[in-house]
Amino acid sequence: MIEIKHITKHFGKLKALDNLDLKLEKGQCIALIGPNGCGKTTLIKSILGMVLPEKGDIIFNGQNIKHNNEYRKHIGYMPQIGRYPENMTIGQVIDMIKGIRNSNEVLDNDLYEQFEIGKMLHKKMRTLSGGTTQKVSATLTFMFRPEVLILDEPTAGLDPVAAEILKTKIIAAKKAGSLLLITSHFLSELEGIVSQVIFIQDGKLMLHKNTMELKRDTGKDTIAQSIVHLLKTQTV
Ligand SMILES: Nc1ncnc2c1ncn2[C@@H]1O[C@H](COP(=O)(O)OP(=O)(O)OP(=O)(O)O)[C@@H](O)[C@H]1O
Repeated sequence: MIEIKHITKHFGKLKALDNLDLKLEKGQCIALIGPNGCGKTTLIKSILGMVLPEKGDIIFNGQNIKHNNEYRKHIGYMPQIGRYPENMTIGQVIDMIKGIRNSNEVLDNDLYEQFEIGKMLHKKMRTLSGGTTQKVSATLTFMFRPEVLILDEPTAGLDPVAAEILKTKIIAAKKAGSLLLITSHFLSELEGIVSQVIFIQDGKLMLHKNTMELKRDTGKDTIAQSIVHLLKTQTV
């Protein structure tokens, strides 16, 4: 579904992505992990077309994304910190994005209902807590039933009930055949959700494995234990 072919991206002298090669298949929920500054956001932004790698290609459903914006309508992106026009209300933001998307699909209002967004439509974006802004972002990300969902630290800032609602939604989207790419520094949060793990270090791909395989190969019970084991034994 998404093929990343040998992409390299520099910021000045710094190599943020180093000849990265990846295949991301539909129906998979993939954890994108690695230390701070390893290149996760740069990779996500490259897929979204917000960062242009100087070498390599990204192929989305068989089409090179270079000089092509159309593919983006198939992606839902939940940023780490959602930025919205501060004087608009939640209701106005949702209506604006519905207008821009202009989708004929029946909207997915699951999160809208479960997060009780309808009760907060009059609230201005600038007055919202971090967690409520995350709820609005998550609602908008899933609303248009995208084939690909890219979620950057999706549960950060959410209360435990909201985090569980979102996790259940992520699992349902994967079962329905979407491709999900999730970054998180809280590996325990990914347990039971993700089917594959990608580990990046210094812009290089160190590991891309099925979760079951990863646990079997390391002899560990959890993703977190497996990654720590690999780092300690320097096999990553
Ligand atoms: N626009 C930019 N200009 C200059 N350097 C940048 C820019 N964006 C990212 N970088 C650098 O590229 C490297 C990779 O950054 P990136 O944001 O992709 O890391 P990350 O893995 O998402 O980190 P974190 O886990 O802290 O969110 C870092 O060293 C960062 O400082």
